Amino acid sequence: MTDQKVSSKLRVAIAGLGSIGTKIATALDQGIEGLALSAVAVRDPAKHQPFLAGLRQQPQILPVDQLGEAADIVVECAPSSQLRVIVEPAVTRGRSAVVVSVGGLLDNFDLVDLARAKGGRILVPTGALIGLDAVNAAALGTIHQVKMVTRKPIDGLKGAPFIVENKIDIDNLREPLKLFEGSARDAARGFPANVNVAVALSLAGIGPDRTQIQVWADPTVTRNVHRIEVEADSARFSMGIENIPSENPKTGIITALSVIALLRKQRATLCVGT
Ligand SMILES: NC(=O)C1=CN([C@@H]2O[C@H](COP(=O)(O)OP(=O)(O)OC[C@H]3O[C@@H](n4cnc5c(N)ncnc54)[C@H](OP(=O)(O)O)[C@@H]3O)[C@@H](O)[C@H]2O)C=CC1
Ligand SMILES: O=C([O-])CC(=O)C(=O)O
Repeated sequence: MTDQKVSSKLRVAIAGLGSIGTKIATALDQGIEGLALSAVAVRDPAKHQPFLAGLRQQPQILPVDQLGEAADIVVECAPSSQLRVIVEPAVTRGRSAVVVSVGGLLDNFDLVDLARAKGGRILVPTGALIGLDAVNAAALGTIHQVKMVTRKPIDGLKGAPFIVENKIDIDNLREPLKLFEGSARDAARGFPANVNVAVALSLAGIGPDRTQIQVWADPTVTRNVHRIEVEADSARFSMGIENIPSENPKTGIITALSVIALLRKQRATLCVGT
């Protein structure tokens, strides 16, 4: 490879090396056209040393607020509580931030204005969902209604603030239980690690207050199941996805793949889908 090609690569940094971050790091290390893994930020570098040692090229290990110095694209894949400390410094430097903890964006929406002012970008992948291309397109006309129903196995919901605060016992469920029905915004507060998908859907469509979601604890399913109904002046469509959980039961395997697909599009010669 020529020096010119190496130096023209987009540098990608990853904040958080959990179920999503490790897959993205591995994909970048194995090679994505025009991209290179430049840095990572982790809470405890020693814990992640065995994983990092297995990479062919060693990325820098930096504090989260310095990732934007070492990268053109910073990928946030940490808990949503960390979203601001990861994204703010990156977009302040005019970098792109890929946000997977998209639920956390609702309480930090000023970051979008900041990115606009500084020439940065915030990119939300489709993540564990489906069809945001169609929702984006329909939103150019009029969307009348977006409804979503999420069903998750018990392990995928344990510890959600809504369940803890309302003292709901889901451990001994034998039948599906509807835990929540309301807006995507309220769902994101009650289930910050469970309904990022609903927030991504809402931002693609009619916003977090008009997008309606039900959340079910369902001992009869083994996958994270999402069903979506959209009624628009251009089309009516229904979408469904049944995600196989990753090593983190709250997170579908497809989420990391969606981010990798988004990264590939940054420099791919052939891009398919919007
Ligand atoms: N948009 C979407 O469709 C989806 C979004 N998500 C969201 O993506 C995010 C990541 O999910 P997932 O990878 O499964 O989560 P994991 O819990 O597997 O990984 C999170 C990682 O973040 C690290 N971390 C925690 N605090 C910090 C910090 N202060 N600085 C740097 N790193 C930190 C953790 O470190 P350590 O290893 O030391 O604990 C861990 O490695 C979550 O917010 C999740 O809700 C998930 C699924 C779908
Ligand atoms: O949206 C989320 O946070 C996770 C999710 O539903 C999934 O992985 O299917």
